[in-house]
Amino acid sequence: MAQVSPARKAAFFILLAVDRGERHSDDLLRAQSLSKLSAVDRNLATALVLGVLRWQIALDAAVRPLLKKPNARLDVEVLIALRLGAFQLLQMDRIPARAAIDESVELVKQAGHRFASGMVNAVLRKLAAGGKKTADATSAYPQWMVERWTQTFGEDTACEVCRLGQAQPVIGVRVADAPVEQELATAGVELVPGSLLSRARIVLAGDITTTSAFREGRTRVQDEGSQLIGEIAGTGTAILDCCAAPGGKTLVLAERNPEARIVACEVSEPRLHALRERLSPLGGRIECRLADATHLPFEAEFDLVLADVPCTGTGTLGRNPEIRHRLVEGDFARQAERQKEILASALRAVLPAGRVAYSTCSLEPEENEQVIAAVLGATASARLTPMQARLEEMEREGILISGAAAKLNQCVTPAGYLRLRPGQFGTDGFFVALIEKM
Ligand SMILES: C[S@@+](CC[C@H](N)C(=O)[O-])C[C@H]1O[C@@H](n2cnc3c(N)ncnc32)[C@H](O)[C@@H]1O
Repeated sequence: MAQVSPARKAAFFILLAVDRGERHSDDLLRAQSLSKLSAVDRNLATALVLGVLRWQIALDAAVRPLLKKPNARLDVEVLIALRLGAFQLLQMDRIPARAAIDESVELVKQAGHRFASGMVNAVLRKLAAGGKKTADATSAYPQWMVERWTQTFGEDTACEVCRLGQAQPVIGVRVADAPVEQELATAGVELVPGSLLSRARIVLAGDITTTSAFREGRTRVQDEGSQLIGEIAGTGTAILDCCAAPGGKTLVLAERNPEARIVACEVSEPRLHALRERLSPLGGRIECRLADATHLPFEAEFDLVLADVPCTGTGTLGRNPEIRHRLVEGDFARQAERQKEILASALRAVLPAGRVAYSTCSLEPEENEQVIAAVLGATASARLTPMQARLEEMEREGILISGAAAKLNQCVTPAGYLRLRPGQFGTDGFFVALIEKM
């Protein structure tokens, strides 16, 4: 039996699991099974999985016309082997065509579809003969998604959002202090400053996850935009993080509020368990509770509530490429209903003169400004607070690097929300609003 390289085999099985909706690619790429591969194989498997998921729609459009029956229903294993081969042939530079084709053929045989192997071989050979063509990034997204972004943001921004979603995002890191940076440098991790925050860095080279600073929680991988939301939320004496797992923003709140009482709620038991584990180095300082944020068991108890609500995640497509394949247009309204309930419940949990920071990693108005408008429209006791003032305060306090408040102020909408487009400052796409309870 011909060999399939460990990287292609791992990528094939991960893509199958993602296609079946069993797990997210992100979880699978971090799973134990992949850690058994060599670094080179792990990198290739990761590039294949993310690349196929990013380009899936364009790959299918290139492959289908080469089938005898372009609309034929294909077994999922056959389809994924074709996508894997097509991705290597059309989008990767240093993969010999022969390896890409032969290993896809072999994957199909090993998956029990021997009868389809001739077809896979013929289709991929035809594709290889056509040579590489530069694909337009918009061809890698559902058409309705591109149309909705064009309508909301205009054509140039929609194209930019699509283009950025096709690239591997930078790895953002949070560093507590200079000694940690020195420690990471000694361990071979090369960092450069982030674009906005004094504690954010970007990894240029090296693997931070293998360092003792990472294992012992003195540094962590966290997108700079995610850190920024935690920083914007700010300070309080009694703080509720009502949708807390996996805890990235809870950790920022804990760093900035060493004396505060902090409660972190999460509705999913497994995610709560993982959150508890992650926060355990803080020695029980943060109370973790299983709670549904749409019906929080608190009444006017906190002076700061962070509602980093569940959302469609359309600001994170570079990191989570499969979102585009799962979303349907009705999802925005469904998410918005839950988001409105969470925001209303967060406002009940906050004390008069306290504030709620509402945030998403979605680009969609239904999940962002329309949620705020609906909830504030239904309550007389809350109002938006100016984002510019908070950003300037953060720069004065040294949380933002010099000049960052002015850059971010360009992203504050006339209504006073901060919206970061993905990649604008090397971050994921985020939306955040500050609301004061009167
Ligand atoms: C966007 S994530 C939060 C990310 C987190 N703040 C961080 O920075 O790491 C949203 C979280 O809310 C949780 N969630 C979803 N519905 C919820 C609800 N009704 N009540 C509480 N948590 C909920 C999800 O399980 C998920 O862990």
